[in-house]
Amino acid sequence: MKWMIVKKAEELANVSYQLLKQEILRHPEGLTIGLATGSSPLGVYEEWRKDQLDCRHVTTVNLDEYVGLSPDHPHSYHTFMKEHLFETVTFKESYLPIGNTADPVEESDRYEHLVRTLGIDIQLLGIGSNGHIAFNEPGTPFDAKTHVTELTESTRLANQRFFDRLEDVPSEAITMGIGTIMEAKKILLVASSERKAEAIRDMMEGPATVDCPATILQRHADVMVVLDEEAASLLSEEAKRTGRAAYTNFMK
Ligand SMILES: N[C@@H]1[C@@H](O)[C@H](O)[C@@H](COP(=O)(O)O)O[C@@H]1O
Repeated sequence: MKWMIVKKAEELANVSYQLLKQEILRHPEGLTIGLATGSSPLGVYEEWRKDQLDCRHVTTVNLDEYVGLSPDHPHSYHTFMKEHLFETVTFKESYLPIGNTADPVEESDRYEHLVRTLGIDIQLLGIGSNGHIAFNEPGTPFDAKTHVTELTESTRLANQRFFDRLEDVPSEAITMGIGTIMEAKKILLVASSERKAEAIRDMMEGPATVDCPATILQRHADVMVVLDEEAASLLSEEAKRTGRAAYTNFMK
């Protein structure tokens, strides 16, 4: 696992977008990028919208979608992606799981097959404060494929800010599994704020355990973590020095 520590939100967004852009430019023949929702990638998407990079050779696949919400529902991840990226940047094709399907299990299998067929070149990830990645909550087996998952109370509470009321936050989601995510050739995880500090410490310095799903990333060969100082605040002093130096080197 490699990591960089930045001071400000703009730096986090800029360096993360630059890493994605490098990948896009490195694959003029076409590539597949895995995308994430939540507040963590918002700055990255803002940079992407401003850059006006030609992305017509880029296919995107998102990590997850709420069960029961139609693609045009105002709080669906389809709508989130449209508003923050797809309306401005033109991609070859973009996919998310369909949330309002009659058979979410069948939809999970279909999506798993789609993702495996495309193959993800680089996956953008956020992290939940309980260490979840996509919607793989603590306890999810490390080899899980795309599946229907019940959301924990803490995740529903954390995501309430995107909805009007807690009752409106769906209780289930279709999510790429940890095993699906681990198939990505590269992973870029972004985290900011004190809210993420414990999960980040566990992910980087704790043992690999299903109690903190992100710890599986220790076993992936090509992971870059971009953190702000608050998210990095519980790391060892040595890890902090290494992360700050890595950012300084990247900017040279
Ligand atoms: N399914 C998403 C995750 O993909 C995201 O990483 C997490 C953290 O969200 P935020 O970035 O808003 O803190 O929230 C949701 O649960």
